Amino acid sequence: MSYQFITSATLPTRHGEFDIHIFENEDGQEHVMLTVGLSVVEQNKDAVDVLTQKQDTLAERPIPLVRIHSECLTGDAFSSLKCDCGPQLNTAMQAIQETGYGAILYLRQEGRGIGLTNKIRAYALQDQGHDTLDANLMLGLPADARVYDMCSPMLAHVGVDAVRLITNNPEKVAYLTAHGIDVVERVPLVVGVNDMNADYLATKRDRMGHLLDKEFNTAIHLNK
Ligand SMILES: Nc1nc2c(ncn2[C@@H]2O[C@H](COP(=O)(O)OP(=O)(O)OP(=O)(O)O)[C@@H](O)[C@H]2O)c(=O)[nH]1
Ligand SMILES: [Zn+2]
Repeated sequence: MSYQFITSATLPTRHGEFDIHIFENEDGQEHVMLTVGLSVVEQNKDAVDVLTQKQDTLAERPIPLVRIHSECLTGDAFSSLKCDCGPQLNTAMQAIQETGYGAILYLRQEGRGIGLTNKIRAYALQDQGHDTLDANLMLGLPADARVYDMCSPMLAHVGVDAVRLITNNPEKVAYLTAHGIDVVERVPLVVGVNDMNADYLATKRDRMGHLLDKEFNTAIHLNK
C-alpha cells in the first residue's frame, strides 16, 4: 500500500498548537499526523541538500517523542471508560507539547483494525462476559488486524527516522524497527485506569503481550 501526503494546516488545541497533516492511501483511507517543532522535508531539493538537511537534523535535534495511536471513536470522542484510549491520546498530546518536538500518528484502524461495527459486535460479546481477545476470535476476526506500514512514509515526511515511542505495545516497537525507524527509547503510558477497564488492561497484559505490570504501573507513569 502506498501513502500520499495530501494537505496540512495549523491546529490549535487545548494542549497547544499542532500542525495537522493528512495522508491518504489508494483506498482513500485517511491517516492523520499532528506535529510540533518538526519541519516538512522539502521534496524538491536535490539529493545533496536533502542529505545535508538530514545530517543537520541528526546533529542538532533531540530525538522526537512520538505516539502511534489507533482510532477509537468510543474512547477518543465519547469518553468511554471501557478502554484507556482517550486519556492516552490526551496525555500523549500534552507530553509532546511539553517537549516541543514530536508527533502523534493517528491511524484510522478503529477497533484494532476490525472497524467500528465489528468492535461494537465485540463489545456486545463482552457484555456477555467474554474478554476483548476472545470476543474478536468468536466473531471469526483476528485478535489484532492492524498494520503500521504508513508510519515510515508519514515520519519521513518530516525527516524523522529515530523516535522515542510512547507505547506499552511491543509489536509497535518491533514493526518500526523492522521498517527502518530507530526506536531509541520506549516511553510507557499508563493512564486512565478505572474499574471498568481493569479487566481489559489485564487481558492486554496477560494474553496480548503488552508491557504492563501487575498494578498497571510502569517505570514512567504519565498519570494525568
Ligand atoms: N476489537 C477491539 N478493539 C478494541 C477494543 N478496545 C479497544 N479497541 C481498539 O484498540 C485500539 C487501541 O489498541 P490497544 O490494544 O488498546 O493499545 P495499543 O495501541 O496496541 O497499545 P498502546 O500503544 O500501548 O496504547 C483502538 O483502535 C481501539 O478502538 C476491544 O475490546 N475490541
Ligand atoms: Zn479505546
